[in-house]
Amino acid sequence: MKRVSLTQYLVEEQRLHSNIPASLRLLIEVVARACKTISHSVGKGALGDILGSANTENIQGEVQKKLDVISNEILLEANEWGGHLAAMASEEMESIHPIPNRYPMGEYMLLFDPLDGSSNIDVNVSIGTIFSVLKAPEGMTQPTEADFMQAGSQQVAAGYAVYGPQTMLVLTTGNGVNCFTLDREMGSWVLTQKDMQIPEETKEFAINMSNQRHWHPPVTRYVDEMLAGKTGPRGKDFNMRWIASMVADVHRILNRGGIFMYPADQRDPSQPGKLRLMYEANPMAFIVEQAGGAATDGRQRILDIAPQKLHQRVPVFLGSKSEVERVTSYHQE
Ligand SMILES: O=P(O)(O)OC[C@H]1O[C@](O)(COP(=O)(O)O)[C@@H](O)[C@@H]1O
Repeated sequence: MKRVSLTQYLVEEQRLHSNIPASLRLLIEVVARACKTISHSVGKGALGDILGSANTENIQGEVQKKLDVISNEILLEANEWGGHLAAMASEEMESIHPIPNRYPMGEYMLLFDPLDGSSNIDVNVSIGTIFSVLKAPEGMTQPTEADFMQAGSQQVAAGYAVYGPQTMLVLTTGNGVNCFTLDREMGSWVLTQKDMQIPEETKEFAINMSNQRHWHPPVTRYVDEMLAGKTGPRGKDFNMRWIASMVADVHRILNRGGIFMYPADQRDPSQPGKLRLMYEANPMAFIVEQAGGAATDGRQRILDIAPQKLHQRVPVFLGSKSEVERVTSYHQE
């Protein structure tokens, strides 16, 4: 089989589609290179002194792992100087990171969750990096947080790297979803899955069941109906999978269908769900929709949500279209 590298794929995409200018292509390549560096650190584990706590807290009040901090720095350093970006924002940083004056300012803004699934780092379970690219507003001279307040439908690219038994990069620029596998010997990303499509027929769901007693009635109803199995209203048995790394759970769903849920619950109305709109929900929703699936917050399409703040949290339901539509319709009854 002819090997197609990420670079070749992007150059060919650029020829085919007017929505991929050279600067966006180069920016994606830099992000992919940073993910390669993170993958290398992840692979070292205890040998690279990357495990354990950094003894600091992020803006969400969560204790940062060493690898959260390392991955954030790798992404910032790799993307600062290329001239493609005006600013960056990270789940791990309180405020935005404008490109320093010593570098040229570009026309894009990059958002990322540098290391998703942090609770899995120290136990050698799949983790990942999620990113989203927005266009900087016309005429912007000094980027502010307000410039990032664009709905997910405005994303020009999104992707994730999953650091598992293989390291993979899943990418969309709005022309479908493609997956690249890192050839560790050659150090290059090779196209291994073209035009990924989420299977519609599914018997799998992913949710943290330990929160069941806190759920709102539509989520309880939806999950109860699946748990009822063959003799229940769904007429079939379902299986449950929960890796507790969104990247890995979404990657499974992209490949074999299913639904991923992180709902809001009755504990704290000021915290609707756990996942962040700008770093997790939007990029994953873009990918999932491009692969023929759906993504809502239980009421509306995630990509239509008008963000209010950088670190906003939202409930997330995404995956096989008919399942997401079903649980969304239960919220409307
Ligand atoms: O601890 P829980 O409830 O299983 O949550 C797991 C979820 O939290 C996340 O790890 C996000 O949190 P982090 O950004 O702190 O890693 C998701 O990847 C995952 O789906």
